[in-house]
Amino acid sequence: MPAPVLRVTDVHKSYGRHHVLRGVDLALAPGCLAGIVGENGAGKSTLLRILAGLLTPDRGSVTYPVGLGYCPQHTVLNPALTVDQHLRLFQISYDLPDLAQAHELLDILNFSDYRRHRVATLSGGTQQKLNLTLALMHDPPLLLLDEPYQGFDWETYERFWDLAAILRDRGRSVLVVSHLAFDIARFDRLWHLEAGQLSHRAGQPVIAGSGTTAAG
Ligand SMILES: Nc1ncnc2c1ncn2[C@@H]1O[C@H](COP(=O)(O)OP(=O)(O)OP(=O)(O)O)[C@@H](O)[C@H]1O
Repeated sequence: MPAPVLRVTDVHKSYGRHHVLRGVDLALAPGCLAGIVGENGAGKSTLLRILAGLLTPDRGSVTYPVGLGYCPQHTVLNPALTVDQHLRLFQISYDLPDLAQAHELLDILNFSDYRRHRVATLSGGTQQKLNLTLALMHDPPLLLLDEPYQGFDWETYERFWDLAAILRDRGRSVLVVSHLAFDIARFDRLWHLEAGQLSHRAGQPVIAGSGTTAAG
């Protein structure tokens, strides 16, 4: 069995007296498409922010190799800049020789036509496509995606899953966090975050929280 690309051991996190994470353990193999589901407020974003290094746990450890991509739940984009300008900025910060991977993502997610559009003029779903592209364009070995298909129409939602499978088949590890998971068959591993801990789910539908479909 290959060494895990991500290992989480006994992670705890409180906000004041609110003990949100109560001993989270997780090991993610390379080339694995994994999901964490849990109800609103269960602590999914808190966990992902800890995994991405944006939040310090009160206790426990997180280890992963160099390079990860993190797609936050809420887009972090500059409304005054175009799609192309975002790509250029991130190309510089990731130190990429070219934008081949980014342009492939634009094609897969079907928003190449918006390259010269300013973010302020894009729909919420298209902004989310850009958010996702910025997290993936440097082709990291580990991807942490927080509700990545929020606001996607059905076709884009399907394209997202195609993309996730392509990345997994290329050996990337993809961890998707969601308050619902209809397509559990698409995950290699699925965990449920409840009462501050993860439990393994296998072979059964999990629909946590309310809502209709992931595509809205
Ligand atoms: N900065 C903060 N300060 C205080 N409480 C917080 C903070 N961030 C999150 N919380 C609380 O911690 C709990 C977990 O929040 P979190 O956003 O991690 O949940 P979630 O599972 O991602 O929820 P959702 O599905 O609604 O996005 C919630 O009760 C939330 O109100």
